[in-house]
Amino acid sequence: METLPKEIKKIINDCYPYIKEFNPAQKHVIDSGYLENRDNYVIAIPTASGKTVLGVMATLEAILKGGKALYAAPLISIQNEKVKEFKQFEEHGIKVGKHPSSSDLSVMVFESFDALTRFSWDTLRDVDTIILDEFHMIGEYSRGPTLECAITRAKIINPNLRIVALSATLQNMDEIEGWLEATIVEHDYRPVPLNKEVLNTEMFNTNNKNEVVVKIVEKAIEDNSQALSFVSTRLFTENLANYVSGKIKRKVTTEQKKRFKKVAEAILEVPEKKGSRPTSTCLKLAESAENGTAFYHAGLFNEQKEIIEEEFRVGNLLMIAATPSLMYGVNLPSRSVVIRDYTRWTSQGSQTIPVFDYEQMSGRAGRPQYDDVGFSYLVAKSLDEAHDLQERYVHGEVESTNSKLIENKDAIYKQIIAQVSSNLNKTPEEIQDFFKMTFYGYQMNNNPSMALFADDSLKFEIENALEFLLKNGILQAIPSGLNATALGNLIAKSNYSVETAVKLKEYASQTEFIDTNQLIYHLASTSDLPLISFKSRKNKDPVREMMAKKGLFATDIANPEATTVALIEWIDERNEYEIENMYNVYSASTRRSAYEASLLVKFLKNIFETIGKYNYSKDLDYLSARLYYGVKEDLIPLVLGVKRLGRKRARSLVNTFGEDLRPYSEKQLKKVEGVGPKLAEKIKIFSETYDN
Ligand SMILES: Nc1ncnc2c1ncn2[C@@H]1O[C@H](COP(=O)(O)OP(=O)(O)OP(=O)(O)O)[C@@H](O)[C@H]1O
Repeated sequence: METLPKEIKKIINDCYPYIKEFNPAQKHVIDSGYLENRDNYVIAIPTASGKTVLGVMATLEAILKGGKALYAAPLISIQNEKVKEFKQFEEHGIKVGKHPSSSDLSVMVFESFDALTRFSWDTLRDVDTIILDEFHMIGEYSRGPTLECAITRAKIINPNLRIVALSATLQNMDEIEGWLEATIVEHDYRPVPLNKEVLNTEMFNTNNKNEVVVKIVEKAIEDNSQALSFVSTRLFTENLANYVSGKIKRKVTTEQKKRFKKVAEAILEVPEKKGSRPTSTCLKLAESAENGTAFYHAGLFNEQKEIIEEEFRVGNLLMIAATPSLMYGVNLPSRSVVIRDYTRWTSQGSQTIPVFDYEQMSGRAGRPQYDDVGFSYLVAKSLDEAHDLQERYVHGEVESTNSKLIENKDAIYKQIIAQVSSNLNKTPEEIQDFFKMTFYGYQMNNNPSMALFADDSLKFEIENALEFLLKNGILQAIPSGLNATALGNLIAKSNYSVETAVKLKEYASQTEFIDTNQLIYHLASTSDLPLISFKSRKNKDPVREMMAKKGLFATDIANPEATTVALIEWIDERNEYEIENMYNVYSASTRRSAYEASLLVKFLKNIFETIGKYNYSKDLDYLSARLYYGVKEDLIPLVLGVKRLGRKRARSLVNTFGEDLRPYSEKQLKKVEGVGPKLAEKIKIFSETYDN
């Protein structure tokens, strides 16, 4: 701490009082001159080893000299967490927020940073330093290209921008170093030493991996600690949580049972607050929670996921069984981590997980300030398998982090549109030059065996992409060079995939009449609508029958069809309890899917208008509102006109008094359950001003 500039030291001491001294990894970074020079940096130190505070100090260094700083994170949840953490800097006169134009330190997600590089150059030029959290996501198929191209554009628009990347340890750091022209600092310090083991079911006289998980949880109970178990599917998380719950219930003390019971009750309250009864998934989750275990996957209500995270943190859950999605964005360490499944389903079938994912899951083991050691376990069913896992994972090297910019076709389209619509590039040659400056371009040109093909293969990809974009009316070739059409500019301003935009444009071009059910099915076939999943492969007939009843031809009955039917029921005012039981789907994600569908309908309306079809706008506005509120058409004026009324009370009002509420007094309106004086007054004002 002593070597810190005193201003920074004061702020760190005030805002992080529990940080008495820097750990070896942090010292290693600081001693490298990190706060004295303005080099780009890549800081690769393990999870929970204090990267954030290192990033923070670089921002403070810039801000205290009168500059502005950005902190870019991969997820909204991390963005919110960091804003909350950094807000305390305001006591030192540092403005913290989400928008660089009004903050000294602004925290944003990668997509917002990308938008800054495309639409707000002056604001970007005011930024002195950017911190890129979870930088290793640059190798991710879906979001890596966005991050990579945003960095490339930022370096062009603001060449003096200092880039500090916070990353997990990567195998090909030299390539990152070359591309970013950065100083790489790596260190393997962890606040809590990690003990990586491979267990063999034969050691426990069983061939059931779940038995091994039970033993680990029983050990956790003895140590007064907890366990995180990672499995490959939602159903497995539920089965494992239930299995362990049943096996440990006799080992749970009365005092623990009381606390666990409260967690179960909180879980069941969530659907009730939403006007739905607990679904069978809620009941299953509550049953597990009563004995201290929970399952965690995307098919739960968000509020239930938050309850599980919070209760685990305070020790009111002994084990969470989760799909790997928990890895990203939820800071939930545990003394023990069990990776029961090391395979996952991909489009090419079942594949073993990358070593990188193993490291990310393992890295969760060991809670700073609590545990003196963390344990990560892989589970094998034979000695040979155990040996293989030891070699591949425990002693394995993480894979190279490679650009996915060219593999991800949609990313090429999106980036070419971005370059042309922001007037950064007007010709294929300029586009090619841009791509050469990306991480992809750097890797190709610096790989001796690839350099020979680099230019030609890039030229080929860009020409193919331009042909597609011109053919689909997204770009046009005019004498002054390539230009984005109205559709192209619309896509550039959205985060939707080009594939989705083209599908919706085709729909808009061919449609003469809006069939709501057909349109919802069309939305469910795009890659941008979060799907509602079947709970199991069996019992798909109700969905199949409903699709047929609505005149929707489906060759296969899978999650797009389940989503279509769930959303049709949702706008028919069914609730999650009914939808789950009627169609055997994880209906807790209905609201989120319906919300995203309502936004997609607005996007479709804009697409209609870019091709000159304005006479569908009203229908589409109505459908967007129906999806957003989950209502039939007759309720739209009321739910739109009275904020926070909600569909349940709106339906009760219309069922009680009819659509015209003008004749009724506030006293009469208050007779409807859930309508208090304030709401009755708002309803009265609305009814008198609304032109029935
Ligand atoms: N030197 C230190 N002494 C004590 N606590 C520290 C120290 N450095 C950081 N911490 C605290 O340890 C916790 C983990 O730090 P931080 O979140 O920065 O780690 P991280 O590397 O960013 O983790 P992740 O990779 O999950 O983002 C935070 O609460 C942080 O304030």
